Amino acid sequence: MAHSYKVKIAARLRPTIAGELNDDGVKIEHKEDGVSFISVPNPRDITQIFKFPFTSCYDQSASQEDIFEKDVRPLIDIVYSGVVSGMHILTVTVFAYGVTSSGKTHTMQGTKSQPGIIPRAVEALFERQSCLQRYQASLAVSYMEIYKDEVYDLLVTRDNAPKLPVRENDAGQVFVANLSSIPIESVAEFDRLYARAMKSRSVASTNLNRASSRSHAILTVVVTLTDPAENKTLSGKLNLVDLAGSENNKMTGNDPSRMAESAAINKSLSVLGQVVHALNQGASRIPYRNSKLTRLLQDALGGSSIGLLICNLAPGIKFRQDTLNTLNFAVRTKNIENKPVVNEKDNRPAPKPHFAAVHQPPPKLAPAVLPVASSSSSGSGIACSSRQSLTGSGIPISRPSSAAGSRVPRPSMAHFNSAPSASRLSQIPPSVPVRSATVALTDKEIDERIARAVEAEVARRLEEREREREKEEAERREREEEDRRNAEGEISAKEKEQAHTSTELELELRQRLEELEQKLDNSSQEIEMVDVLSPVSRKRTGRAYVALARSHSEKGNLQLALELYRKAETYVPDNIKLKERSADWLRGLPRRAPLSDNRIIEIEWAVKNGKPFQPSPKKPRKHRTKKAKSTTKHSTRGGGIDAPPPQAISDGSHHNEHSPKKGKGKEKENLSADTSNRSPKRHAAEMLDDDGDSLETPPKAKRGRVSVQPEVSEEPAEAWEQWEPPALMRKARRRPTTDV
Ligand SMILES: Nc1ncnc2c1ncn2[C@@H]1O[C@H](COP(=O)(O)OP(=O)(O)OP(=O)(O)O)[C@@H](O)[C@H]1O
Repeated sequence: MAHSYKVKIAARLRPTIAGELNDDGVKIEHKEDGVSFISVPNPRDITQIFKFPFTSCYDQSASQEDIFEKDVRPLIDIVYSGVVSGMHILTVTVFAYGVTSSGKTHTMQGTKSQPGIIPRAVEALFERQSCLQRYQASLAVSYMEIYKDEVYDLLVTRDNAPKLPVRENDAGQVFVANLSSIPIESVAEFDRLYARAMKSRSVASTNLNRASSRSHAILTVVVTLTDPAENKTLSGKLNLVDLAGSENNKMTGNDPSRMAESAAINKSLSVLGQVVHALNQGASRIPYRNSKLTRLLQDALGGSSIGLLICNLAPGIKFRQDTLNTLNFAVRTKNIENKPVVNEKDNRPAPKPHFAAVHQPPPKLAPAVLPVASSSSSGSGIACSSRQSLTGSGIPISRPSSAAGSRVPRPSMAHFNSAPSASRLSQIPPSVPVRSATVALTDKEIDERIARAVEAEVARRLEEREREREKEEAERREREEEDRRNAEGEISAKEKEQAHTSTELELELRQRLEELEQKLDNSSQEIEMVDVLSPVSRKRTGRAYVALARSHSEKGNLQLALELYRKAETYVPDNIKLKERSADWLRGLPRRAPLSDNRIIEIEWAVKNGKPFQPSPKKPRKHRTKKAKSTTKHSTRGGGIDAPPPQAISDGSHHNEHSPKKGKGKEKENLSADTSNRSPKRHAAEMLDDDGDSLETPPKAKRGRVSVQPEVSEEPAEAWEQWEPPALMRKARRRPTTDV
């Protein structure tokens, strides 16, 4: 069955000592319901009071006995009851915490007249021992101090005391190698031993404490019970810790030597705070390894130990902030549950150099082998040896890993029941890997390995990032290439489309030309056809021929163009451009230059004289409504049969060669000559477009009133002498028009 125990907190306010101002700012209050709390004014705002409730609060009047009887003796009972009842309680830890001069040493050690928790606890253990009947009990004591983060044995002569290494066996239990463990058989024996050890502890005078502890002191009493009937040995352990107090060097007036001690003290206490904080946060990594103090107290904080934290408080305004800090630490600590946790040791190599690497399948439980050489030399490995190492009395850690399958010797732990390890193991999440083999490594090697692993990881991540960057770059280039290809494809598609369109137009044009040419071959038939067409159809057909003629003339095919213009004239014989010159010529008017707007004349002249034809530039089109108003009044009415006209192709020219200011008399003359034989309706239809090029439908004009103004040309007269009116034109002119 898994047990979990919260760290119990007790607060103790010491009385004012000589030289201190009486300050009743910090108070202990007890409620009727049994709850008690400490109230502390905020040093920055004394009207603000902070209250800290704890189950055990002791004011200045509380005696050493009060504290021991209420909070410590029950733990002594647990040590024994746990062992006897098989509850597997291995360790009970009591530690005093507080600022320098707050009364920690007084509480733990006390004086001759006011003995503290340590002598009282040992006495209580002996008392309980005497009550045992079935078991043979033995007690052994070890006492060490952590001075500037180094461990020293306080039970050996100070001059000979070397620094002791902190180790961890394969079961994950932390111990101090070569730490002496001295059996005691009576309280008196302990007192002598303890009195001698106290003298070895590092103490110095500061401004705040005449005998200020410069180290953390841990006294451990191992209780071993042997059952002769069952040949079984059980053990329990009591750790009693007197911590050094945090120090403000300004207040303590420390010299450089004291300041170095103070720095070490403050650092280890800071790590202790970090461990408590990490435990409260449920962090996966608890920084136990960051100081020897936390490493050795690992089992008391988050381990399987039952813990009691006594917060020592000093009255007086100058300690106010430290008091608050201590109480805050206590509040955080009381939430810690002592139970197996996964801590940083699970992620780091644990074995030590003096342990041989052994590879063996995990399920097999191996017997203890290869005891630590140094431990052996000091007589460790046997629980009841007269001077055994504290390997066995070191604070066990609730390391789940390979406790059950450990092959690493635990010399001093041989008297411990293996069941607790199995019990703790059962509480470990299955995801926690169980180590099956160990490798001997020094701390330096471990650090190097970690550094190498970190470097490898950093390199791997950098490589990964670089690969991702290259991949993104390649994808970007691919996208750009695809966009470029798409853009080119679009352009090419447009070009193809345009080429296709122009080809289509060309084909269409050629087809139409062929049709027209075919019709041209049948011109004689068309002449008769003219007579049966309506005026509108005639004009449409005429326009189509004009467009075709223009197209050919522009290509230089003048002969064909000429024929087409003549054909056009057949359909629109009254067209000014087509007939004006011939009419002039017929009347014997002054001859004009061939470079006129009459294309038939111009082309005929060019063909006859073998000259190139240069068509006159097109004139800009005038606004139709203006034209209708100012120059021409049309009167038309569509009627008759609309013969399918040849599909004329507009060349875009819109000539209006009539000017209201020019040749008004001539216009009337022409009209009288050209329109005399035609009905007004047909005449209007023919006059819709004066040059026969426009395909637009002309606006309606008033019937019978047509006004056409021929242009006056400034062409030289000589050219006209060579000109002859086209035969077709003459023929068409002689032909009477008929409205259908
Ligand atoms: N409950 C108490 N009753 C009477 N005197 C006390 C009490 N607590 C502490 N004192 C006295 O206060 C002074 C400082 O106490 P102590 O040395 O125990 O403080 P500390 O917290 O251990 O200091 P440091 O951290 O510097 O070792 C001592 O002279 C001690 O006798």
